[in-house]
Amino acid sequence: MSNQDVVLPDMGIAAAALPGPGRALFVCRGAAGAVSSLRRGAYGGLGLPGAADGGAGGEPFLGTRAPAPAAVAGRTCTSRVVEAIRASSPTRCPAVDECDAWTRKHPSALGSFDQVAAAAKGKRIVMFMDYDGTLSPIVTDPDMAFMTAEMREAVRDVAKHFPTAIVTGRCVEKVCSFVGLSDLYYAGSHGMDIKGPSSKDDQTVLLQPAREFLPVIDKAFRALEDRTRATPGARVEHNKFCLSVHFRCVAEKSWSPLAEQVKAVLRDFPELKLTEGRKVLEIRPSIMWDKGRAVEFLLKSLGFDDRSDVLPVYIGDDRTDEDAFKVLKKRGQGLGILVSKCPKETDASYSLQDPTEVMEFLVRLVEWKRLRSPSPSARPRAQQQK
Ligand SMILES: O=P(O)(O)OC[C@H]1O[C@H](O[C@H]2O[C@H](CO)[C@@H](O)[C@H](O)[C@H]2O)[C@H](O)[C@@H](O)[C@@H]1O
Repeated sequence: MSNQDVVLPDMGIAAAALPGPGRALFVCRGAAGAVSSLRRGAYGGLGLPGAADGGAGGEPFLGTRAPAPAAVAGRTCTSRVVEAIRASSPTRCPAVDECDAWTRKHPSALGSFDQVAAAAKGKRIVMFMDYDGTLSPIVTDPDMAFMTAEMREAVRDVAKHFPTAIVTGRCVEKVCSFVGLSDLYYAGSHGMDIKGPSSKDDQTVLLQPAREFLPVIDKAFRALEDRTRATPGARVEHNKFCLSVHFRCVAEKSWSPLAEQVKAVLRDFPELKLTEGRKVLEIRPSIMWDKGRAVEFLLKSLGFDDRSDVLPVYIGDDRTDEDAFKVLKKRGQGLGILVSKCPKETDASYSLQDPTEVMEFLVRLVEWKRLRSPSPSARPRAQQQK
């Protein structure tokens, strides 16, 4: 992997090359500077901070249960939030012809593997993968969202061949314990905690653009716990720089009151904003940073920015992954793959149905890579001498 030192002065961050292929170490030395730059929009300038649905969210998902934009416009913000949560985990798919039309627009990355391979030919693939719903199936208890041993093997193999990052809403420590692979990059808390491989037990911190928000996040966590305690099934998860309020085990009739409670707490924290995910509300710092920014940051730190021979591949299932799909689309470089059984509005170009298909795709990608670059000992002698 090619590698180069990068300095991002706007972010108050210096980077120095680590020994080993493709490892760039970013040392956090000015989170406050980084945050003010992000507020000014110095690092790209997408969207405005502070909006209740800033960053991910906002776009209705397709399907029979998703509301039409016009219908949404007149409703209260709470209804919109609840509709978005519901639509992000549709229970029924639309009619077959609607599904077919969607699949033609977002073909299966497995069924169209030859196309994927053609796009990757002569290029350096960089892999980005979301965790929940992508590498692990969605389950009711967030602490039990384990990935299978086979998936772990597939991810391990992928990381042997391509620079690989897990980009997740979870905190890095939690996702590391689930994935159990140290030789990867991890962008936790929706990209607000980026860590790289390390020879020691701990991953190396590369970037934490929201460090100054830690006390306020802790305070909001306590307030949300207090406020939602009385709602059966509600659960607040602390993801270090972000919080998740889980709706999955809450009776649907209580979703609106619960969303109201969350919004009421957030009124005391104007420096935080809300986004929606799969039966979850995410609370995060109002800075212009998301999974898309994390992908850009990692590509840059790995020395892959402004290079036409690089193919970033991002696989994700949730609304927050749309920020990353958008970045790839805007760059005109890379493949976004949405994991979904049902049609959803997306900026991804391909689709996969579920984590099992994700695993098949990863295995296939590694096989393809192995066939294209056999080990020196497997090559014919004449070729070895070249
Ligand atoms: O970015 P991700 O890796 O997809 O993380 C997003 C959220 O994922 C988790 O919640 C989701 O998965 C849970 C376990 O399967 C499920 O119970 C929940 O309903 C889903 O929303 C995680 O618990 C959240 O903290 C993450 O923000």
